[in-house]
Amino acid sequence: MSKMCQPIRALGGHICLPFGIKNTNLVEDIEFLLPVRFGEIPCSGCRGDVKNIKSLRRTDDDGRRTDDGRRAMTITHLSFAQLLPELSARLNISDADEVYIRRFFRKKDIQLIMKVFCDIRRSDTSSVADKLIQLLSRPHFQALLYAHDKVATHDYDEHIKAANQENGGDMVEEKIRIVQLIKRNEPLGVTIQRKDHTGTIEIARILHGGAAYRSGLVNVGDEIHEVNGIHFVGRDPNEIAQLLARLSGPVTMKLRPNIADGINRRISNVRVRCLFDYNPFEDPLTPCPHAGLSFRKGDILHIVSQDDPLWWQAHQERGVNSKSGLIPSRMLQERREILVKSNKEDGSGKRRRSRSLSPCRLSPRIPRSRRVRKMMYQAANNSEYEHGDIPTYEEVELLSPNINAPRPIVLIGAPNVGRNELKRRLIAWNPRHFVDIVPYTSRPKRPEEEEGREYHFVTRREMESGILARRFVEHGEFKGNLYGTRADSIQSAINSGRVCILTPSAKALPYLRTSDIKPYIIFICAPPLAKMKETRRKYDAMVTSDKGETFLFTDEELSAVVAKSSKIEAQYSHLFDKMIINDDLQWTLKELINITKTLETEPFWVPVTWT
Ligand SMILES: Nc1ncnc2c1ncn2[C@@H]1O[C@H](COP(=O)(O)OP(=O)(O)OP(=O)(O)O)[C@@H](O)[C@H]1O
Repeated sequence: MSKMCQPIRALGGHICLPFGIKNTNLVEDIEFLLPVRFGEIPCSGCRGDVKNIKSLRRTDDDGRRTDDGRRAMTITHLSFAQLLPELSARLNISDADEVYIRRFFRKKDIQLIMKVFCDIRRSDTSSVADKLIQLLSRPHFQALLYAHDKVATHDYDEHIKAANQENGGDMVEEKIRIVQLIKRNEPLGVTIQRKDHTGTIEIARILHGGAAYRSGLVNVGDEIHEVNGIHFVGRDPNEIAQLLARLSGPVTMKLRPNIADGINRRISNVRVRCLFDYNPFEDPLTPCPHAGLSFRKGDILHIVSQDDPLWWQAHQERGVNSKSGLIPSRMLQERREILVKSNKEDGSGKRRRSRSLSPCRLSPRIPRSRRVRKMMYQAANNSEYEHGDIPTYEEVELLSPNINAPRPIVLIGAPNVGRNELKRRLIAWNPRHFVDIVPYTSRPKRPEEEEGREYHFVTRREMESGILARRFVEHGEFKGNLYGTRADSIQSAINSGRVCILTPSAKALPYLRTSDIKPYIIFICAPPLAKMKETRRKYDAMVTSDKGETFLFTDEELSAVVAKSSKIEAQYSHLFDKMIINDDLQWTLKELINITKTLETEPFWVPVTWT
């Protein structure tokens, strides 16, 4: 069927909505009009606008029926104004109704109605569409719509003003709004509070997307006087909350509207990455657990309201129809964490001393972490400091890939979990695309080494001045020599258009997570111990000793990898973009390759300061 026929299609449906409420023949007439199979309507040149429909002609005067037993009609080229009298006659619509229809419907309304019916008609589930149309065609439903439209389009203000003036103009009127909502298997979507000075109950919050919000009739600050005939003034808010929770079906509320800020619903567009897990049912502070939104660390939330400084409203970014709920605001969460920490300190009777940063692993070319004696980190210019020491939420935005400056991949994990093996394999898979970073050292060059291949060899003085000038993202000392990775080495790899692969210690993460480097952080997680044993033994995986000797993993070493992996995950998971469990090596590599491909083609959430 041509696109041009759509208005006619829609018109067939549209007719049933408002017409001929008092007309007893209406249902039959509509039944005649609605089941028209639109593919059967010849449309000779209407141009996609109802105004261009010029004539209406029934082709079934003799009662002819179409193949599926429905009666057919032809509608061609008639303007709505012309069409109406003909339809009125056909449907036996009273003059008054016709006047009403002419006045009530603007072109916009007609188009909207058309669109709705087009959608219904286009629906594949024709039985559902038919049922819906049947319901809409019922006289009592139409009477309801008719009454609603009459009331909705009437301007009562004039009458009220006139009445006021008649009464001397200074009458203080108490405005009460009666609102009816239908409550099904969902909460009303409001929280309430008692006004201290008056004792009245008022709406404290309206949950974005909930039943009250959707109605558009309830506002923050509205006083609730009655619900389903139950008087609310002077009652305990908890009792009222329970009462509201028990209600189902139609809920009629008598509200005293809050004129001041009722209509100012500010919608926030902020997206955040959650840096902690939250379950409202385990939160003793929540005003209403049922109104809360649970989330996991790493989830991206759309914050829809920050009006309340303690309880924000948010919904999950993923999932089209996810419901909004209350979450603790950043301020509330930070305060709570500070309180928890100070309680712990008080409980243990001693204050936690600030510890110096402990050693960590530096590069694949030097021995392992436990042998590195001293490590310092550069604390400048990193996004961790934006949300302080207490991870709550990180504001994020989508960042599109930039092929001229690809994001470095940072592999984080426990020592011996396999990060360097994966890095080697990834670079070997596509050496033109992936690149390793050559670290700096103050150690003298060995005969078999080449400047710029294993290391950049510099003097200790040069290394130290570089560290003081904050040129290193990670640096440490081993056996009297300094080692480190310079930020400009990473930067030049980025500028070369190649993806650099980094395997730093997790402790270096806050210092790598800068807007200059924009790393994509993947946690290489150890599988459960049994799987760890199975896979490492299958490949005869080797571990390197302090003296540089290699030997097969012992059970203790495998357990240590698993334990360390869990520890890193618990401490840093809020900074991870992705997690891969490294059990089968081939599978892990494949997964890694897929992730790098996606990263180069799709936008990803990054801290808002990076964009
Ligand atoms: N999925 C796997 N299955 C079997 N063996 C693996 C797997 N991943 C890594 N290995 C092996 O485990 C050993 C340790 O891996 P690797 O040296 O890459 O660890 P690492 O995480 O880089 O450790 P470090 O950070 O201490 O250098 C290597 O012999 C490697 O081949």
